[in-house]
Amino acid sequence: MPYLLALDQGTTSSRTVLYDSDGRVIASAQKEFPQYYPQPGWVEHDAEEIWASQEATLREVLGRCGVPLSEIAGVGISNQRETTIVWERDTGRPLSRAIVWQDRRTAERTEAMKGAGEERGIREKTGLLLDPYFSATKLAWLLESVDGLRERGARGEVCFGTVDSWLIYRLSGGRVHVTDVSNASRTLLFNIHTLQWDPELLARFGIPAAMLPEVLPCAASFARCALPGLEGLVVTGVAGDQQAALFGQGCFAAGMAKATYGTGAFIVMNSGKEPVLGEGVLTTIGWQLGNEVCYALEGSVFIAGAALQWLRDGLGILASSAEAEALARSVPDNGGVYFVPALTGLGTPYWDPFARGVIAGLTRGSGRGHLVRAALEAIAYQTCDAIEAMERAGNIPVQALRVDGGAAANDLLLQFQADLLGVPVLRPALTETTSLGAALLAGIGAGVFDLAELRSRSTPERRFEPTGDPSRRDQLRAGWRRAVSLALGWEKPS
Ligand SMILES: Nc1ncnc2c1ncn2[C@@H]1O[C@H](COP(=O)(O)OP(=O)(O)O)[C@@H](O)[C@H]1O
Ligand SMILES: O=P(O)(O)OC[C@H](O)CO
Repeated sequence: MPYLLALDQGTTSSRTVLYDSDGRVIASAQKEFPQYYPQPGWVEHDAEEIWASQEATLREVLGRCGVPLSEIAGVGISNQRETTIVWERDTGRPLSRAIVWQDRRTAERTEAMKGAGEERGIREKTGLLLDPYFSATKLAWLLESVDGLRERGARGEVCFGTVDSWLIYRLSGGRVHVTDVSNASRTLLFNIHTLQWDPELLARFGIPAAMLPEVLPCAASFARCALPGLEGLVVTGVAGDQQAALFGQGCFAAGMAKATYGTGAFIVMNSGKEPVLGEGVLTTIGWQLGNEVCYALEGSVFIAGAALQWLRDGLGILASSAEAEALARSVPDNGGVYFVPALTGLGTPYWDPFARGVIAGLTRGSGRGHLVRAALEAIAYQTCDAIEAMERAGNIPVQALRVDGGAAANDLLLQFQADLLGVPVLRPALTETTSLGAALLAGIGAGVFDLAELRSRSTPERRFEPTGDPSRRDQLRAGWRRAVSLALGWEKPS
């Protein structure tokens, strides 16, 4: 039986998962790597540490599973998106720390561009908004800040890539510099209509074209592995992690949507074969198979499970994220407490890089149970805001929400989400849908199966049906909106 290997490079950890061709997990390994916060609002990774953690998990899985390389039909990659890496083409040496998607250092630059009325034109081409989240201003910042980078970039001596490109470059022994359309569609440099890097955008952001990777569809022959002992593996599938999760959740028809609750929460809806633009939501490429492109609408929530991590590591009021559910259940409701975790600004639908966190509604009776519950509820409120904006944009009501990611283990959160949305929330038995999506794309790329066959597969799931009364829902959402209004623009220079 052919096997498929998935490399899932996330914001806080790297994972490798080996699947059989029916999508069953055979072996997996995971490794965390350091986060760097050199200044308020800055978030960096060391690209070498990303690579080392990914390679370690890859070797661990292969060492443990006993499956010969010859039986692995393809390798899929899913990755944290937008994170920007530059490295020397000849040596593979990173030329700075990677600037992570959460990093806000270019907020004033994007604000100035918005002020100059540049957003509309950029949005029509890329489907995105002017926000520091995306790669272009991060790369522009590096070109201005790293000595000689612009000149070397123009001479073709330096590569730019998102994390998929970086991993492929290293896997191929420095021979291949490519990316896929879904990752390219997160850079603000890629035209989602022509499926090419856009010369006008490159000029606008001052990016030398010679630095950019070649762009391929999501299932293709990306690269052969040249690592010692791993020769023979071929990368045949690549997608940004949120698009991979949409694929892994089987959202193959327009209107199907998923939310991945990890560090952030990413709500993505299949919007069909044509790009649709809408207020406050992103238009992005879900995947491309052959010549067929599936477009998607996306709501991006920057802080979701990370709010629990902050309660754990920053405030020390939680021993582990897993403890959150019991603590939240120790109180009957939020006690009037709302936590807007705008710790790195707010994404959909507010797009305010200057928003900052707010905890509102505290009384003498508020305890850590309320705070933890408010952090969990914030994930659901933010998801609800995003889905509402997507429904308006796509003019398609969401009938059910498929969920996955670390915080999808939390039953209280999922029930609250169903109550708030008024539609069922579905959790698959296997919540590793991101790596599964990468493996499935790799399977298509390797010719193991095709999309038609995947459409006929069904996965067991747990359903959370909406309960509760709509007036309570409206009251809660009104409280949330009031708290959000306090967070907006907090850090804005006057
Ligand atoms: N039981 C839980 N309840 C709520 N949040 C949880 C729970 N378990 C994990 N999390 C949160 O999920 C996140 C990790 O999810 P994961 O999908 O691994 O993230 P990522 O891919 O972004 O690194 C963490 O932010 C953690 O706080
Ligand atoms: O690594 P994750 O799962 O938090 O996903 C990060 C997203 O791709 C950022 O856009």
